[in-house]
Amino acid sequence: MKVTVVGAGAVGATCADNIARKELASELVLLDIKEGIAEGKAQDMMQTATLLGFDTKIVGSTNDYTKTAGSDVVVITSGLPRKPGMTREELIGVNAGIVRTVAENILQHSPNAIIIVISNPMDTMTYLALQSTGLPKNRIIGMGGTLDSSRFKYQLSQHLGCSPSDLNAVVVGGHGDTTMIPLIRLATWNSVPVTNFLSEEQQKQIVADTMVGGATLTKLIGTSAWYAPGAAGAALVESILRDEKKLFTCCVALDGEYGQKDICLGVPVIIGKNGWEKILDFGLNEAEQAEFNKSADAVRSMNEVLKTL
Ligand SMILES: NC(=O)C1=CN([C@@H]2O[C@H](COP(=O)(O)OP(=O)(O)OC[C@H]3O[C@@H](n4cnc5c(N)ncnc54)[C@H](O)[C@@H]3O)[C@@H](O)[C@H]2O)C=CC1
Ligand SMILES: O=C([O-])CC(=O)C(=O)O
Repeated sequence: MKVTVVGAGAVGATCADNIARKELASELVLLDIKEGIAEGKAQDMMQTATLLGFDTKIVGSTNDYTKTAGSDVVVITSGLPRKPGMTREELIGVNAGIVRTVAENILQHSPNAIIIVISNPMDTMTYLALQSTGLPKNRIIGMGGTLDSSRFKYQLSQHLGCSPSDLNAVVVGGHGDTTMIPLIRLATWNSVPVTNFLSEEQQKQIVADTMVGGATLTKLIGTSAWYAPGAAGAALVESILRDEKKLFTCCVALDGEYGQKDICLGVPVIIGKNGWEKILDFGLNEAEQAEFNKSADAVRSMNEVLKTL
């Protein structure tokens, strides 16, 4: 199996590192527009092969898409990250041009690939990738809710004093500071609702901290996070290449599901060898559905901005 990661920056390199360590692909191409960076990081990672015990062949490329030809999965991480104080949405002007060009190049050399979009603002970049490639909707997956759900479990584990692995919790909706919806009502600790163990105040705090998870890290680090984003991207690659059929929240094209259409938004999906294979209906209550609709309105207005660029 062959995987390409576009963008050899913090997220792209971390994602590639996870893919190599797990031996998910026999060939892994790391591509960047900046001269030398992808080749350098590919060589650096290859020099960990004997230390970490993997056999994946990692190749670097400075914008030469012929090297990516025939990829089964492509992860797009190219684009600017935000700085402290910025929103993800402010990146649209620069990143839309990058994602459109990259998606078109990928399509030309890997027409059968499944594409995972990570670049921000991710919901709109996923919609853009779908529009600009015209690929079947199941082969375009935006990564945001997978990361946000992992952060939600982290926040819950801190309050419950438990292992995050014992928790089931998902974040749906957009991947924005105000558009994501941590579904605390449905979160469980070994099958028991977490709401049984948390005060109203704690629940509100957990939801609020989850929603600004990315912004909090951006403020601390000075640029946005990469360890969990890279690992989340690799987890989706793993579920596709191993046909695991795991359930993740991903940004996918909706056609009436969750009451929305002509939009890409985060919902629970099964990820397998065909990309996203099925959307699960989690039965949102009235308040949650209202939040989901509000989130869709915000993402839709960002999608409208694409027409002006
Ligand atoms: N969806 C999510 O959950 C997350 C999304 N992100 C987003 O991922 C993107 C990347 O973040 P970082 O890796 O931290 O940034 P970074 O600045 O470390 O890396 C971005 C890389 O993209 C490259 N690049 C720019 N234009 C390109 C092009 N046309 N073709 C190929 N490569 C190109 C740059 O040279 C750079 O090496 C950002 O937009 C960030 O906001 C980051 C974390 C989580
Ligand atoms: O916060 C950001 O800008 C990057 C991102 O999407 C995340 O880490 O969730």
